[in-house]
Amino acid sequence: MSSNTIELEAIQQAFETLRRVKETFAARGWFPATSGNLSLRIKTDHQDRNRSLIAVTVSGKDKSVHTPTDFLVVDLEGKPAAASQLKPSAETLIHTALYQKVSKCAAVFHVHTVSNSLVSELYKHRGGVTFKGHELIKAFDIWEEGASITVPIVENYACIPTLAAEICKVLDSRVPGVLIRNHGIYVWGESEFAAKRHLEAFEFLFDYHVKLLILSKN
Ligand SMILES: CSCCC(=O)C(=O)COP(=O)(O)O
Ligand SMILES: [Zn+2]
Repeated sequence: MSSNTIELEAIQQAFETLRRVKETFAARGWFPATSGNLSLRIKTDHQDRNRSLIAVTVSGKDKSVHTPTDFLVVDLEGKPAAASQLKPSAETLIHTALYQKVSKCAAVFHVHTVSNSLVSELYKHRGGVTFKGHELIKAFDIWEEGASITVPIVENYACIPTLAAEICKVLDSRVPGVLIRNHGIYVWGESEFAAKRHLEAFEFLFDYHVKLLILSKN
């Protein structure tokens, strides 16, 4: 098999994986009003990380609808790998920054939810939100009893290169996610499976926290 065929197959596989993730998250209402974006590192035959290709969602689409043009391939600079009419996510540079900064990063997912936005607004002044003693912290591969994690929160800069740089400044190797104030969360993992598990754990913790705050006011 030629390396072109192998690469094409890897691209098709990445698009199919992203399609499944997109469908799952859309069913949960995690892509309101065309928000959110997803990407996956494409497994190619060359091992040079600097030559990586990334499959990413097309910008501005209704992510609850499937079309033949939902994804495209970009390089690590966020430029389409082949001439295309399709526009990569407006936030592609956040994805590419994470692939370059986070060791073994293979998938990056971004969603806007009411809970992640509320938590980001409530705790931005502290620079992060801390969770302690939750069973689901184990989803981040942290197994100590009574463990705590702090999810960093950055300001929602309109300039995407600035936003990407701010995210990179607050990365914590134990915590695979960063909140953006009144915007959403970026989450990553060494596989699509791990990134999804991380995102589900973060969203569980945010929902729990918001509900606890409401209940304790009554
Ligand atoms: C109405 S969503 C505003 C842009 C955004 O935050 C987002 O996540 C979606 O942008 P994309 O270009 O990836 O569709
Ligand atoms: Zn967004």
